[in-house]
Amino acid sequence: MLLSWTSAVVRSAEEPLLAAGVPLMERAAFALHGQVLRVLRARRGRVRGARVVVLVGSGNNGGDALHAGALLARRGVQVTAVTCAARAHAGGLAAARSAGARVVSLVAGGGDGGRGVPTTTVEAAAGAAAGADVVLDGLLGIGASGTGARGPAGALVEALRQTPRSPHGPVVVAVDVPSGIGVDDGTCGGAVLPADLTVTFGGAKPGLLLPPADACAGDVVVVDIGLDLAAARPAVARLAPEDVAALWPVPDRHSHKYARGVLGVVAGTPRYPGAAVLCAGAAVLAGVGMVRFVPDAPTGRVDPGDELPPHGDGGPLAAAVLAARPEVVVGQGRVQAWVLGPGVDPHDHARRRTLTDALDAAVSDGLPAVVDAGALDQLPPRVGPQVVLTPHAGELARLLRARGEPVERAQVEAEPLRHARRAHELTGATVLLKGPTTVVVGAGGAVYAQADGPAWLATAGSGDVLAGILGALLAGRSQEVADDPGLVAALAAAAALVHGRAAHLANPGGPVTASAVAEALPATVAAVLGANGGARAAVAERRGRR
Ligand SMILES: NC(=O)C1=CN([C@@H]2O[C@H](COP(=O)(O)OP(=O)(O)OC[C@H]3O[C@@H](n4cnc5c(N)ncnc54)[C@H](OP(=O)(O)O)[C@@H]3O)[C@@H](O)[C@H]2O)[C@@H](O)CC1
Ligand SMILES: [K+]
Repeated sequence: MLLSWTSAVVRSAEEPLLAAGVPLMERAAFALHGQVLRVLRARRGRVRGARVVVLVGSGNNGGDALHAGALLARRGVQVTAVTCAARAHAGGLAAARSAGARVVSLVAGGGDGGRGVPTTTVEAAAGAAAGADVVLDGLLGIGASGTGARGPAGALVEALRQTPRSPHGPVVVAVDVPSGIGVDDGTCGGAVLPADLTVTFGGAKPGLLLPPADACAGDVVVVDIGLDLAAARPAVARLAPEDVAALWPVPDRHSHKYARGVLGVVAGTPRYPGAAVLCAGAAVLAGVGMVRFVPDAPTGRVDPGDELPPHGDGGPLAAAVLAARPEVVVGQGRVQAWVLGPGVDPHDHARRRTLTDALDAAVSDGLPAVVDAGALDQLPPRVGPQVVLTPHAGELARLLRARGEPVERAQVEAEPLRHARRAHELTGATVLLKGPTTVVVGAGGAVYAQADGPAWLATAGSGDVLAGILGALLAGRSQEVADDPGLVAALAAAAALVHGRAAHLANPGGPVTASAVAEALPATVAAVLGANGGARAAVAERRGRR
């Protein structure tokens, strides 16, 4: 699991160590220079003669970068440090100079208390950076205020962003965070310098995990500099496969289908059965004990004028689901969790009535439920965190507007965490906000940000598959959820991870269909359980033998 802590928490962990004289900056700079050496070796095969441009802001972030630049210069790297403010970290500047780095400034008399650092222009600095092997971004760290770099630093960032990127261009290594991101909230407005690699100190910061800023972080390497964050509350978490293995319901030899969880599904319409097929199918393939697919009552009824005739007991919709997944059971019955709403057209009155009845039953029974798409508009004013809303940005904006908040889709996309959190506060539900990085907000302030799927996963039916996976998980862990509703957010994040990984597995590096993602689920779950050394499955197996 990758955990992150806010700037304030990291600062308060630093304070006692700094007061005791622990050389945190030296530790950070040493690790940073090690990461740059690794990049240079991978890129050029050797270090000596490589060119590194160090961008230096006014604070300690620049100090880290300058000290790392000094260590690199001592290894034979040609280092140019560009200071971008009237002051720069004095110790770092002295170290860089004495190691042979060239220092220039964007600010006349700047960077060195007016001791005559040669000045340069934004264009010249951007040109030098474009020709370097590595750009080390030490402009802004956890001391940044607002989003976007301002002043000369901002001008340089804008110029660098306008330089066309090429495979031969520099590798950008961010010091602690990419400069300009909202360190604590993941916002990304204004001048932000995207990185290929972020080397972050003590623990990750929320903006490295949260969208949209996480897209600017590249690979994230966390360096241990000795901060004690164990007792501090993390702000945002990202699950890894081994965490999901620990959450996944694994049967033992005595498990039977009812004990493993029965999932009720209300999805799709007779005219558009795809969502029902995908959602119910994904739940089956994710390993739920049983899926009950609920048709409209009385069974087999279709709207007048519908050219599709009733088919069997459950009508054409159920027939389509059964044709794809004969394991599904059609009809009402006891369930441990629900998936409600994928592909349900609110203008289909019979389907809408079935949906509302099931939603009322789920809420009054206190059962875990996934409330998706067509069911989001039917949500009662307050529910418990065992109910998971799974909107995309547009649906979340609509849900908030229906509760009196004037919010547009673009605002949700700009600040996903803020709006998901607001929806959780207003409804009481756990909120899984779908996007390139999925954000989950749940009971007790739990926040997860999962970025597991390829961009190809943004395809029709993808959300129906996710709803089925999450439903399977909730049904399998229904009893634990009743005891600990805070578990729901972790399960939602786990479903997002499996969904994303299944898309990678379905067709590595290429387009995927939602059906292919669903078909990849059994192998994905097996691989995820294997990430725990198969330990949980083996324990369940042993338990079963006793
Ligand atoms: N303490 C230690 O030993 C350790 C520290 N560590 C390192 O220190 C970093 C934190 O350092 P920090 O606190 O000095 O803040 P930092 O982010 O470098 O600079 C902030 C300054 O920039 C300015 N500024 C603010 N916003 C701006 C904007 N939008 N656009 C433009 N300018 C802006 C503002 O200055 P002002 O404009 O007010 O003069 C402000 O003072 C941390 O991330 C880590 O890398 C680690 O090595 C561990 C050991
Ligand atoms: K930085």
